[in-house]
Amino acid sequence: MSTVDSTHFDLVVIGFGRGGKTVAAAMGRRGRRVAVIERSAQMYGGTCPNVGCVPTKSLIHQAETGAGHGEAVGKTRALTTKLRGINFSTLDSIDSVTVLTGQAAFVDPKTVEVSAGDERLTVTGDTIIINTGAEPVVPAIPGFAGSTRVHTSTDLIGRDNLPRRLAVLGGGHVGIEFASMFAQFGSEVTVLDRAPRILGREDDSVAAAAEQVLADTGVRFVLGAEVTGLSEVADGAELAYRQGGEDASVVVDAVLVAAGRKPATDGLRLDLADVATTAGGAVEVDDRLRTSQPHIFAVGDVKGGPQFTYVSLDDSRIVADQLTGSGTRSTADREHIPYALFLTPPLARVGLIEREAREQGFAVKVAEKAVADIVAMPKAKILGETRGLMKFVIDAKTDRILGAALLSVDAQELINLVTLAMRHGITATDLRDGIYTHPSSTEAFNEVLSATRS
Ligand SMILES: Cc1cc2nc3c(=O)[nH]c(=O)nc-3n(C[C@H](O)[C@H](O)[C@H](O)COP(=O)(O)OP(=O)(O)OC[C@H]3O[C@@H](n4cnc5c(N)ncnc54)[C@H](O)[C@@H]3O)c2cc1C
Ligand SMILES: NC(=O)c1ccc[n+]([C@@H]2O[C@H](COP(=O)([O-])OP(=O)(O)OC[C@H]3O[C@@H](n4cnc5c(N)ncnc54)[C@H](O)[C@@H]3O)[C@@H](O)[C@H]2O)c1
Repeated sequence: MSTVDSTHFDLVVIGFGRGGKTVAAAMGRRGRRVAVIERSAQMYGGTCPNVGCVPTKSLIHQAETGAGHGEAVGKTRALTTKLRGINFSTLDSIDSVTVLTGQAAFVDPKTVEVSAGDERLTVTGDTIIINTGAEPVVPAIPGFAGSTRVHTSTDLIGRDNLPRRLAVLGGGHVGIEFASMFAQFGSEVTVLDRAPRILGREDDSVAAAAEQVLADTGVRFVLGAEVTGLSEVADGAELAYRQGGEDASVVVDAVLVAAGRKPATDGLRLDLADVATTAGGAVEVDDRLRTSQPHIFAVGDVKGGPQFTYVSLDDSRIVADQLTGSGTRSTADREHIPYALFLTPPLARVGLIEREAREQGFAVKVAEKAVADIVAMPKAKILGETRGLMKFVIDAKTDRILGAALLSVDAQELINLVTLAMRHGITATDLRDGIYTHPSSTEAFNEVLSATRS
């Protein structure tokens, strides 16, 4: 860290996440003085390349292609190390950008203290961006605190030993990806969720299909269950739960807590900056991502809402537009955010599910087909992965696509085409009659969209 006591910057970014680093680089390249504060040298680049999207998808790819767990962890570590270096040097190579490694805390609305060990540095900024991300929620369950068997996704990614028996607490995005991955590496996986089914945001039939895919891989589900405690027993740890009024338990070697992620604001002293937060603890922002202090913005997971890397990236476009553009971009013009969940095969989704569309009063048409039954998509058969289904929800009056769920090979790519169609009013008939390459997964649309029901 620099020995300068006090330094003034045009822009101070707190947290090296996707949105903040993008604005930092853009402003730095314009010659503005920028400081990016990151609390850990292991986190240059933020959650996604270090402990989020990239390592999980690397491990999943390794698991799918038959690599052993140890080999997969080694390859993944090499990849994240490389990406961390690229992220650091991308900012560090810009003359007017300074990366400060230390914990940031507001002193007042324009001043931030950076601390690393005994060292303290105070910086001031005309504009400040809060980009501190989110961190796992660990429920206060007896036996969890201090147990070496309880992990979050962050430490389980880097663990060298494959747990023989793994309990996953939470059947959401993190839980399902890890369950799928560890089952493929050979762990006995049990997913527990207090909800009556996994993937609470999805259509019943889609969630059931995803559950079946995982069950076929050996994952066991304990749903509608309240986990009540963890205790050491002779051959592992006993995770106790209550389900349907009955007490039961499962003995495991490790527990992954995947019960949601909350905005990371602890120790940031938002109170000293007079930055308001929501009831859920997120930094409150308007549709231009300004906080209650007009010179302080918040981007990414810390502001609440959907937690995806590409949302943080789009946040950076809104902030950059405020700082150097026309100031017209806002979250209000952000339509249809797709997402993909990387079980095997992946599940990708955009827009409304069938129930939501009907509740909102649309005259709904549904096009749905099991991947195994799609004759026009030999790609799935070539790859030997014919599990899953494709489902489109269509407005019968306008023929516009209201939503889609694709549990299929290549779904993470296909969903971007569907999203583009939705954004630009390309109809279901247009998508059905597209000329697509062969053999590809996209050509499934020729067939799936031909058979609709009301
Ligand atoms: C296991 C897992 C898998 C995921 N997979 C995907 C995926 O496949 N696709 C996808 O789009 N999203 C995925 N996500 C979500 C995605 O990683 C996040 O939405 C995204 O990284 C959020 O970025 P951000 O810009 O909010 O900040 P982050 O990237 O979270 O960066 C915040 C940074 O701020 C630092 N920081 C925090 N507090 C302070 C402080 N006080 N002082 C200094 N520094 C601080 C942190 O160390 C961190 O580096 C996944 C998340 C997890 C956990
Ligand atoms: N592929 C991707 O894009 C990807 C992958 C991983 C994570 N993410 C992001 O990270 C976010 C966080 O993921 P997550 O899986 O931690 O959260 P989540 O909100 O997706 O799922 C949490 C699950 O835990 C359950 N739960 C909560 N408390 C519980 C308790 N005490 N006992 C039993 N079950 C409990 C909930 O019912 C829910 O099903 C996601 O919402 C997503 O935005 C994205």
